[in-house]
Amino acid sequence: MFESPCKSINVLNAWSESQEELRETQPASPPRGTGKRVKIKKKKRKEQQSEKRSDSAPQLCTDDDVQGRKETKYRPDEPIVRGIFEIGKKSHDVVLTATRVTWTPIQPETPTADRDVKKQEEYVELQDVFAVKVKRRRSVGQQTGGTLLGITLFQCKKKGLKLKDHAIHFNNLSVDHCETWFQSLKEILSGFKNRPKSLKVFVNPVSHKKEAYQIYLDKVAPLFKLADIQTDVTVTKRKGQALSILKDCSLEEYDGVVCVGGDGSVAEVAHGLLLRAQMDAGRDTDSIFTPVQAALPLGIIPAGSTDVVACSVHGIRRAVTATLHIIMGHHQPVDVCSFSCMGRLVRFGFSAMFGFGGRTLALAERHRWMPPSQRREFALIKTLANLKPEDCELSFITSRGAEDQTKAERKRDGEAICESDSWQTRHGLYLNISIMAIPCLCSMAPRGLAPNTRLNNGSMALIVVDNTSRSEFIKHLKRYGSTNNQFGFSFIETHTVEAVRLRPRSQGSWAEDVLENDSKTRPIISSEGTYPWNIDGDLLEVASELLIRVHPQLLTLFGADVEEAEESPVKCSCI
Ligand SMILES: Nc1ncnc2c1ncn2[C@@H]1O[C@H](COP(=O)(O)OP(=O)(O)OP(=O)(O)O)[C@@H](O)[C@H]1O
Repeated sequence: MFESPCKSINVLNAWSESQEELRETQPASPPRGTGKRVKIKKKKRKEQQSEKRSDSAPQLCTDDDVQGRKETKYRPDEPIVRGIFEIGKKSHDVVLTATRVTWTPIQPETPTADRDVKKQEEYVELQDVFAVKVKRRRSVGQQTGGTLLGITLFQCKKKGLKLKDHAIHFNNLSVDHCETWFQSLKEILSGFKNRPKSLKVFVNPVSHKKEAYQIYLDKVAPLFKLADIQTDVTVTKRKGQALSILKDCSLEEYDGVVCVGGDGSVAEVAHGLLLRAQMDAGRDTDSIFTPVQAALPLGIIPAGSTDVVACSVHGIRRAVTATLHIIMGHHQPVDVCSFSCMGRLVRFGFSAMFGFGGRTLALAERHRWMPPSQRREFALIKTLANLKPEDCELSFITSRGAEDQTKAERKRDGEAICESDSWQTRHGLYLNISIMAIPCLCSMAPRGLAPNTRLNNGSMALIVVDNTSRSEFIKHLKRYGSTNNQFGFSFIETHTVEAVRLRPRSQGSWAEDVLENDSKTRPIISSEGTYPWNIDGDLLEVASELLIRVHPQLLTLFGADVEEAEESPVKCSCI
């Protein structure tokens, strides 16, 4: 039941979701057939007996005590409620404190009983619990009422980087008893401030294998429902729709934004959130400005082909893990890059590639009619076959550490960054230049395309691949899939930087490459005098110099800091 929440949802169908429904104790209509009826009568008697038993269960707090709990500060180990529940067919003494629920089996007294019971004590930390539900038995098709069975806690369990949902059933047929427990637990759970109650969700139905909406319906929506999270879902109809919605909609009613899709969709939503924050703060995006942080955290449900952003904050490409990070309110601040051309903001993003990375994407985009993996392999092979270096002027400012960076940014708010004298500039022929603010973990590169940066270290990795032979370049590409140092070549240099400026020196050459031997199809990209950049998997055509700056912790993602992807490494079959 763990990775797939289907089972828990079947159980959920049999539960009432409010206290009002909890009071309705309409018995399920007995099925026809005398034998079964006798069984039901017996069961009813058993339930009544058990109800009597549970009524007399020891309670440390009266109802009044429980109601007054809001004002009372409990010590972490102070019992709030105590009672008897059946767990796994055995009676247990269950204690609720402000931090955990502990249960121990009730056993006949023996000289060693105390020691034995201690051994069998189990507990769940409430910080790991994301939902409490009233459990009822209902007949097929019955929507409300049903026989009360007890309460169920939903726990978020961690196994490696994987998060799973796990149900713990506490059975007791007493309405009052369950109500007290339900309310007490609800109250504690509602105190976890980072957990969202309302989310704006964008689903890209055309991501990768066009499965994003189904993934949302099957794996994500049921867990959001379980956690009582309200959702406002937009299934996008075109590229750019999420961005225009985010620019205009009222964000106050949400506690977070969720994107179900691949890296392109994530980049669009992240850009939208950040652009909106700049608009709200009155920043002039037609200048070199200091951006403000996004107002809401962003959750990413991976449904693309590579999912490097999701992989970098979850270490794993699993919808349930990603959903539980959102539900539990795990916040991970991340650094973001801004891309500016001629003093104007082009967009916000996480990573950029120029040269081989840009050309490959441009070629793949021109062959969109091919299935995704085929067009990627085709573009990779063809770009490798036509491998040529870019003649560029590359400038960068070495990072002075996140704290200094923030101070420096504040100081030069409004000033042109290029006036700084800390720029190092060089001219040369480069096969590829990557600039990455996050490690970009993925199954092709489990340690990341940029293992030398962290999610929020306030700097970017600049990876410069000088001109070299095709075979040496392929050796370097192959190293991404292994644990070997992919940068251990004399033709590669890496820097930790806070800003990069890249100016290509020969104009208009790339489009001819892309069009080579392909005169039958009309060019999709009209690219006279522009250069292809791969920005988070999206093709960006830039006519002149591009300025890339890092902005420490500008965006908060739902997730965690991850060292290495737990994905089984995928080797590229074509090199
Ligand atoms: N309804 C739509 N029709 C066409 N394009 C869309 C639609 N909705 C969103 N898009 C755009 O599709 C682009 C690609 O989507 P996405 O990145 O989710 O999938 P992918 O390319 O398969 O995955 P990955 O980037 O991980 O390889 C995004 O730039 C997004 O803006």
